[in-house]
Amino acid sequence: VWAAKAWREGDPGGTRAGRRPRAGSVPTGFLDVDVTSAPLALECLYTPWAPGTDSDGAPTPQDCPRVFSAGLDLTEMCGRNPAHYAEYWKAVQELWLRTYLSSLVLVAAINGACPAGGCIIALACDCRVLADNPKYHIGLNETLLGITAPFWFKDAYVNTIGHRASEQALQLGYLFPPSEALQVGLVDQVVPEDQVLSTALSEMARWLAVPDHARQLTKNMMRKATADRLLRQRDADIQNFVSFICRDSIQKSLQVYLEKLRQRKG
Ligand SMILES: CCCC/C=C\CC(=O)SCCNC(=O)CCNC(=O)[C@H](O)C(C)(C)COP(=O)(O)OP(=O)(O)OC[C@H]1O[C@@H](n2cnc3c(N)ncnc32)[C@H](O)[C@@H]1OP(=O)(O)O
Repeated sequence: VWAAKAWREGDPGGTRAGRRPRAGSVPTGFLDVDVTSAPLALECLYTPWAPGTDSDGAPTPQDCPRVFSAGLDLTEMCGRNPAHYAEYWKAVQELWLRTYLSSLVLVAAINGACPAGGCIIALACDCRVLADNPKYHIGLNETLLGITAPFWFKDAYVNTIGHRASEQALQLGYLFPPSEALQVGLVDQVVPEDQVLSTALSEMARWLAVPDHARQLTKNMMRKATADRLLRQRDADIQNFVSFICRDSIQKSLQVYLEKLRQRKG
């Protein structure tokens, strides 16, 4: 995801080096944003796991191949205390709100797997370009982890692919392969892997060609109601998350899922 202003100025500001997310960062995968340290402006946000810039200022591929984002960091949701969960969830909300409400043009160049939290960040962008690789699935798979997507994940899904498709995909925890993601409207373009960055840049140019004030006002008009719904009940949403995630049965499900991931590795 590029912040247009950062890209245009060739100086992303807020860049941080390093392959692994730090404690306090939100999703695993490419996007390592410490939203707990204030002030953070998305306008200064850049993605150390996603494209950096080469000497000409052009984007370079991320250094974590095959994964756009593995979603939220499950280790932040397992075996911790309620205060930790509350702080973590507040940071997740903040990241989404800032991304979703950004006045910048955001284009997601999805060159890897994009489940759950990864999908929700991609959905907060204005446009999504997905690499045509059958392993690069995208969607909200929370039910497969034994957890439930919060209402604002669901709202973003419904806004993008409609109610019926969301109802089905959410219940099944379905991860769409590229062709199906395109068909259902979850992504806007599917292109060969080596064309993802160039296509994303072309898209960016198309969006930036529109007078900025008109585009920004229109974006806000389209997104305000969805964002306001979360803004009105942020604290209640945090409390729901904490009480849900603290349940023994939920902790057990997450641990089993994480263990399966670790075992699958070998
Ligand atoms: C009330 C709840 C509200 C909503 C809450 C949560 C929303 C979410 O985002 S939940 C997270 C959903 N994510 C997933 O289900 C993705 C799981 N991961 C994968 O499918 C694969 O790891 C992936 C396809 C992304 C990448 O595959 P590989 O390249 O083959 O890597 P590995 O599978 O070998 O994984 C490497 C390493 O990372 C650990 N891992 C993977 N995903 C996560 C994660 N989301 N959180 C924490 N850790 C994760 C995996 O266990 C491996 O760990 P090590 O063995 O310790 O190296």
